Amino acid sequence: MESNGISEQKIITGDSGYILQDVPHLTDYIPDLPTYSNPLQDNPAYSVVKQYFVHVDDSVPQKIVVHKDSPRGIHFRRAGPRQKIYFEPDEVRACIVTCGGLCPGLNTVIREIVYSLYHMYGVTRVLGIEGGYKGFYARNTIPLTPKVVNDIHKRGGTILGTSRGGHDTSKIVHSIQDRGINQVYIIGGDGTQKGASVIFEEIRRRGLKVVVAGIPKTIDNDIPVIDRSFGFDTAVEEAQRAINAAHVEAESVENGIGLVKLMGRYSGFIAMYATLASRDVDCCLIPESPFYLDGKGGLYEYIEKQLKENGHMVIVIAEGAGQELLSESMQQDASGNKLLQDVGLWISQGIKDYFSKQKKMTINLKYIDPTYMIRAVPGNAADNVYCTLLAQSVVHGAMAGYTGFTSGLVNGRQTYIPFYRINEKQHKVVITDRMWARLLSSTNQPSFISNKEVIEDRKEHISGEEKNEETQLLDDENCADVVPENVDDSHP
Ligand SMILES: Nc1ncnc2c1ncn2[C@@H]1O[C@H](COP(=O)(O)OP(=O)(O)OP(=O)(O)O)[C@@H](O)[C@H]1O
Ligand SMILES: O=P(O)(O)OC[C@H]1O[C@](O)(CO)[C@@H](O)[C@@H]1O
Ligand SMILES: [Mg+2]
Repeated sequence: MESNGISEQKIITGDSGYILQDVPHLTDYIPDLPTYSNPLQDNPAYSVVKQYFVHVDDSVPQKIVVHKDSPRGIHFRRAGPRQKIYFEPDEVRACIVTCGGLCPGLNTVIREIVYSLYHMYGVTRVLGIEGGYKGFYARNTIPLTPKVVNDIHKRGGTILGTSRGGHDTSKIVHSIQDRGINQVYIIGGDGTQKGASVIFEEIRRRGLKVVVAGIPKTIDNDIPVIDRSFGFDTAVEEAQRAINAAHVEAESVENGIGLVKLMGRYSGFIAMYATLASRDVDCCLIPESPFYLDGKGGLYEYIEKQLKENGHMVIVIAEGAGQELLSESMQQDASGNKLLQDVGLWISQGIKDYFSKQKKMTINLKYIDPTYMIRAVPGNAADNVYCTLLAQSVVHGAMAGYTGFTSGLVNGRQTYIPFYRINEKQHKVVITDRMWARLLSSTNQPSFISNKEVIEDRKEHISGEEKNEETQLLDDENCADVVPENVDDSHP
């Protein structure tokens, strides 16, 4: 399973076009590893559960809406406890690290990994790596016990700290070896999962019995394949408070405009879902949907119309929207992510100038930037449940000897996804999908795109679908839908 030092993809095929994109296993490069029976078999809480253990052949389809002749398509290995495990509890030395930006639910995932290891498998040696990847080689570790993590899910942030940059593969793997760590749990976004994949490759190259398992964390929801990331639900809910405030401010004055900036560097999911949830938003601007300001069909014309008809309006803008209209910034953060300019401030000024200078009209604009407030809260109830399932799933996978995988929710089921699927592209809103059309019909805003662009975009999207790439979160996205050749002129 090696070619040019990179593991080959493990693909298992079956009848009627069945494809399993499997995850690596320790036995792929360390043959004859001993196995042990899963201690959950003797645990009264679990042994009474019928079919508690996952069948070795269980898999979850990536697309659930099919036609009668559709091939069965791509599947992922179902997550959950296995009857055979590849670690004796006494032998396990686990570590947990959190990298990238904050996200609601991080502490819940840390807590539940520790609890799962201790209470399900009897593992008592769990270390916290402080300050992200660089903590492996530049900081001390902290022992994590159920007592230490007992209350942390009620707090925002991560008790381990986090960072961007500082991924030195060789130093990290040396540190893992030196400390005798054999299970590495890595919680982070798209950059972090790429880093985890490189660590896995190096560990496999050195032939170490060390599992590398990822837990996807991204408030922007920009990780592909999975239904959604933990923390996303909380972010959408928390954004409502800012949108409500913007609405109250806007409708209380003459020609009031409430402008809310939300996170979303390259993907506008928070803005899209927060807008759909609120129903007070008249215009939602996201990075995936270019817009223009002046002239017919432009943003200023729409604002003027709204103010004339309703006396006020609310705009939600994702931080990555319209960056191409601002002056080009070449600055990057420590991880190489482009540093964004403040589109909220820029557009506020643009709107004010347009109405005062060109229209000689008095407007009252209130700009609200709740971005870090939204990111720093603890996970809500739904996210906390999700974090628990993710943590338990990742621990079951590691104990079963799977490695080089990210644990993720696919069509409502916990799965193990190979790193290459998580890392191959960024998940974005597809503006020719039904979900964006639903938003447009909810806000009634202009689409800012011509029909020609729609057709081009759909063509691109269809070729993406052929590669099994799709928008997640809702029904239409996980189906093998056929897009008609004749695009309706009125859509979107
Ligand atoms: N291609 C890569 N290879 C190895 N390591 C990487 C790569 N990209 C990013 N990393 C490392 O992953 C860590 C986190 O990356 P980044 O700052 O991009 O955040 P992220 O995981 O994408 O989270 P988010 O963007 O949601 O805040 C950093 O320590 C960075 O050095
Ligand atoms: O944490 P930093 O470095 O300020 O970066 C903020 C970025 O992190 C994210 O929250 C997650 O990538 C983005 O939405 C945002 O652009
Ligand atoms: Mg990222």
